[in-house]
Amino acid sequence: MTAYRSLKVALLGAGSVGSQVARLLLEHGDELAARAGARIELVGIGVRDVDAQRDVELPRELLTTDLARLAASADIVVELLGGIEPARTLVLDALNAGADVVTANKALVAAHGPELFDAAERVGGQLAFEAAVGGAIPIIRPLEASLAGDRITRVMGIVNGTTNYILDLMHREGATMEDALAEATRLGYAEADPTADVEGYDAASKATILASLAFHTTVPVEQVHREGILDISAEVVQQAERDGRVVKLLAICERLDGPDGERVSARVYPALIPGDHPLAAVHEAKNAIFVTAEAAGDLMFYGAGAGGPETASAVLGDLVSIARRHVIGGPGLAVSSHANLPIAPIADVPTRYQLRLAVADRPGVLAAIATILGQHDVSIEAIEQHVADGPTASLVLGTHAAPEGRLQQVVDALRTHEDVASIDHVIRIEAQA
Ligand SMILES: NC(=O)c1ccc[n+]([C@@H]2O[C@H](COP(=O)([O-])OP(=O)(O)OC[C@H]3O[C@@H](n4cnc5c(N)ncnc54)[C@H](O)[C@@H]3O)[C@@H](O)[C@H]2O)c1
Ligand SMILES: N[C@@H](CCO)C(=O)O
Ligand code: NA
Repeated sequence: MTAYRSLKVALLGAGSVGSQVARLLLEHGDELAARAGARIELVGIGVRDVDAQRDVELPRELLTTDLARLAASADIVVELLGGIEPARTLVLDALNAGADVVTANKALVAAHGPELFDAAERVGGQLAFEAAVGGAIPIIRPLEASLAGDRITRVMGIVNGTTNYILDLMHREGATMEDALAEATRLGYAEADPTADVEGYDAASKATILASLAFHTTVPVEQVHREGILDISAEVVQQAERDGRVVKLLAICERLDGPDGERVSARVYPALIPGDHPLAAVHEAKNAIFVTAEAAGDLMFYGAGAGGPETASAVLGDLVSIARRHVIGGPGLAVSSHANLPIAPIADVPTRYQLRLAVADRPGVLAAIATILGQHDVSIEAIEQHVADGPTASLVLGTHAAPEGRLQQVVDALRTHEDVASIDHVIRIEAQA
């Protein structure tokens, strides 16, 4: 048997992902050692309560509640606690003490990435976070390494499994938002408090990370425009189906060229996409990230964006790659933010809207509404009228692309127009020429 050098790994957190990382490290230790050229030795698991019931049985002698002490003894710290504190302090202390760190914590990387990357760079350590976006799907490493020689122009992803499950169920079964959310909770996709998922915070953290890596710049999470899915009604979904489209919660990161040079935009919102777009085929709680690069063209990364064993796969990949670096030496991958691009405000971002209005059903109304769009230099792409029994007709308008600010002005003007009884929905249309 080959005698490998040993790298001490401290695992912080033994929840859904942490317990699976522990299981895989213990079950596949020999094979991982052969692959990495070093034994990835689990020296301890930091938990809240050593006596807690767990789905995966973990060796009791490895459990400890002293996370700081455990982390201080390790070559590699794996942070799977979630949340900002104590995760941030533990990760920073570990990096400053010369350990490498693996984390799945998108909230931490999104909120404190620059601070953490600086700490890693200062000591020549490594911070790996493949599991933080798209779970098992390799997306961080492709952006950091495989595509490092190309120029990425756009990243558009379905990066939240819970909301994709909900919207998919509304399409497949005609479920209401309320019923779909209840089902997602029953199946364990949505947390007891699903705010981070349904209000788009989780996707916004991932958009920050994707935009920063793709464009070699820093995109603060506060500057990601964020809208959740709670306003998506069954009626929006039905209209989408009539139009051959689907509603998806998208994280969109793109470079925008303008008279003042290049800027970037990162945003999260539900939008309509064509039914034949590759992202439309992403069902249930799956994730996918569609990347467009100048030389590579379109690429799509698809798979399980969540789940204990699935996410543990990405953590193990990071561990093996860090272990390899310990064996063969040399610097690890560094996150570059040299481009230092300004962030475009959402009002400047070109997009397309679909509006559904209840309007007075009498002569001249259509012309009056078209005039309002014309006055704001917004061009109508499609118009559909449904005549009801009562005094109002339902009008569905699709626009050509225009800056978001102008589209909002149109909505504001329509809202106060005497012929408009109500604006029943406003949703963006993406991924179409
Ligand atoms: N579950 C997934 O599918 C998934 C996917 C991608 C990324 N992630 C990320 O992975 C991380 C872990 O997620 P999870 O689903 O395993 O969460 P979890 O809630 O199942 O596990 C977290 C564990 O950490 C423990 N913990 C928290 N604070 C602690 C402390 N101060 N001391 C000791 N123990 C503490 C909790 O008791 C819990 O057992 C999070 O950052 C999450 O965003 C999870
Ligand atoms: N809550 C997240 C977990 C994975 O990051 C989701 O639904 O996708
Ligand atoms: Na990933």
